[in-house]
Amino acid sequence: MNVGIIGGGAIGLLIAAHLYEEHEVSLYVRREEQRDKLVGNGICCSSLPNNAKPATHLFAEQKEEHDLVIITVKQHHISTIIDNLKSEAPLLFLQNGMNHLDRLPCIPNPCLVGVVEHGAIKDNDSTVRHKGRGRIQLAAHHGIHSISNWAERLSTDKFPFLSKDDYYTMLAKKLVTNTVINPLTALFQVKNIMVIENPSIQLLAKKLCKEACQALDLTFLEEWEHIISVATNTGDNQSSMLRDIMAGRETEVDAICGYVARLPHTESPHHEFVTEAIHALEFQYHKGETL
Ligand SMILES: NC(=O)C1=CN([C@@H]2O[C@H](COP(=O)(O)OP(=O)(O)OC[C@H]3O[C@@H](n4cnc5c(N)ncnc54)[C@H](OP(=O)(O)O)[C@@H]3O)[C@@H](O)[C@H]2O)C=CC1
Ligand SMILES: CC(C)(CO)C(=O)C(=O)O
Repeated sequence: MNVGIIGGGAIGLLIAAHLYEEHEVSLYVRREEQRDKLVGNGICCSSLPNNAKPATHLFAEQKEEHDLVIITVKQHHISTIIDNLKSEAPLLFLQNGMNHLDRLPCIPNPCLVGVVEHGAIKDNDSTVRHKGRGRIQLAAHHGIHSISNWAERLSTDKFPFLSKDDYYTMLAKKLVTNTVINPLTALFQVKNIMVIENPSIQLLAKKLCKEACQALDLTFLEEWEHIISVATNTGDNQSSMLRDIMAGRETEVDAICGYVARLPHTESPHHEFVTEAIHALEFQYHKGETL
């Protein structure tokens, strides 16, 4: 397949390197400096023996002929991508959070959404550390006839894709985990395991989990058990929200806890609180004004 990948961050580099093993891959980045580095070095991915050398271009110079375009930018950059997209190919969105769902119905291209179970950290513009292996779950949003066929075409033994029937439940289940672990680890500046090991953080975690399950129509006990297993398996890691705060970057909190807080027919005061609390930290760290 001919696959376009937009965004040369942790997930974009990881997927570009793995798909390059079996497909023709074009990677689109936004900075000339990163483009030049990737054209020179290729992608060094810790889970692959050799550097991958996909064609790399600026997003502003995108080509139109792809069988699939995978969008790996963060939630707050989705609108720029959608507004400037040239390709008519099917699009696969791989964001955490659910704000992007509001934009998808207006897109004429067939659309898929996905959940990334891998963990990845970008060490520099051409190097990605593959921290936790998993799968990429895929589901059809609109205009897609056979989701299992897409999963089959993209899968390799080392890098599997899994098809799901119901995109909303797939994204909602991932959202609950992120609405609990991400803001609490960022607010208290602790590793993931503390969400269950620190009794007071655990109490807050259960409150966030209950509210999110009510708002998203999921079962509390099932999701809480899942959160315990994710916090245990990724215990020594810093969540992406904690890493964004420490680096003075904008977080995806509006698409995660903010999404839950905005859902109609239910009150989510704890999600409202953590959304604003994370914005307060973004403000302080962005200005470098911490104690
Ligand atoms: N990392 C992980 O382990 C996981 C991440 N996810 C989700 O995947 C998504 C991506 O995350 P991640 O890769 O970590 O994020 P990163 O911040 O590492 O990467 C995002 C990339 O998008 C690029 N970008 C932004 N705007 C544009 C544009 N207009 N044109 C081209 N490129 C652009 C950024 O470029 P620049 O460098 O120039 O800013 C950056 O390289 C997020 O929604 C995240 O929640 C999900 C599961 C795991
Ligand atoms: C599951 C979790 C919390 C793992 O760190 C994650 O997805 C993130 O950090 O964004």
